[in-house]
Amino acid sequence: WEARTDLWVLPHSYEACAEAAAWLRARLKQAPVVGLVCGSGLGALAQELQQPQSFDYGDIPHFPRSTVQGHAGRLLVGTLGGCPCAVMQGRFHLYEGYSPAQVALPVRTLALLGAHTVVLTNAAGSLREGLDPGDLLVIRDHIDLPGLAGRSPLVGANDSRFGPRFPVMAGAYDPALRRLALALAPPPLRARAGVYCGVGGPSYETPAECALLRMLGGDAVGMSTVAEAAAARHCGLRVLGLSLITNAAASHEEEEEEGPEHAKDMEHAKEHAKEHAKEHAKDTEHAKDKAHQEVLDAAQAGARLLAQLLLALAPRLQHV
Ligand SMILES: O=P(O)(O)O[C@@H]1C[C@H](O)[C@@H](CO)O1
Ligand code: HPA
Repeated sequence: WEARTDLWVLPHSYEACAEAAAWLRARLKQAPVVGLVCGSGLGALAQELQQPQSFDYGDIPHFPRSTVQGHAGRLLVGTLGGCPCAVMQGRFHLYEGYSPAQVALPVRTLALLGAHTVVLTNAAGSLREGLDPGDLLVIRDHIDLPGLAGRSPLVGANDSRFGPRFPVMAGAYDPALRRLALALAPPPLRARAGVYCGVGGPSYETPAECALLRMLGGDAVGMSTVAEAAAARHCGLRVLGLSLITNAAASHEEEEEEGPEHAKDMEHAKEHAKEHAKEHAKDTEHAKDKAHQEVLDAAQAGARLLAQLLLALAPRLQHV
């Protein structure tokens, strides 16, 4: 075995984050103190940013590329309500094939740039009756399913320049920031606190999986945020997590009960299968990303209210 000198700056290393931070620092008029990560379809949260400087992820050393629709792949740095802020229009997900440490690289880079707070937003499915599309879940705690199974950005040799080997995750979502967000949220967002379950994706959950997540105490489910939150806490950042509910996660009630009626329906379906084959093929094609498109549409519909909340919050986030 020989050391590969060309790989010494691994995409997840402290050196990689430091190079990305140095590249940005050399170009920025003002260093951000707050980082905001936009969830799926929530890129418009950047619209209130004053005098933004814009950087494509492709130009920033070691930054991965956004591959998901609804994630522009751009870092904007400016001021929000007078607070120096960096807005990530697009994040990275495990299901894109990125490692947990690559997913966490931007958050660590923002920390090295001098940010003390990150606001992690996401689009999420509701696991609870009464938590409806358009509602806001202010994250009180999370269940990091990939992390619990060893897919955490903190796995591997610990670099103590980021933080300790065993960071504490109790109180990871800052209680004072949560209270502030709940108090400032525009009433139509029907903001309340709850537990976000992070899953690997990209398939949406089955009804049985949703039942499991409910039993575990989850209020909402999504495919991001938890790795970023773990990395942020590891390097001492304050974290606020905001889930915009875009859909109800799957439930058994929506499904037909299996039984004689179901069997009849199946026969009926088979009879007409050939006849409808062409139509069905078209529908399937269209349905390929229908669920994600619905998530994007719902997120875009709620983004204006969420932007209002962030504008009210930002000046209060500026000083620790
Ligand atoms: O980046 P977020 O968590 O907002 O994106 C959610 C989860 C998946 O990436 C996608 C599913 O539609 O939206
Ligand atoms: N499940 C997982 N991730 C999601 C969902 C969902 O229902 N909605 C938006 N992101």
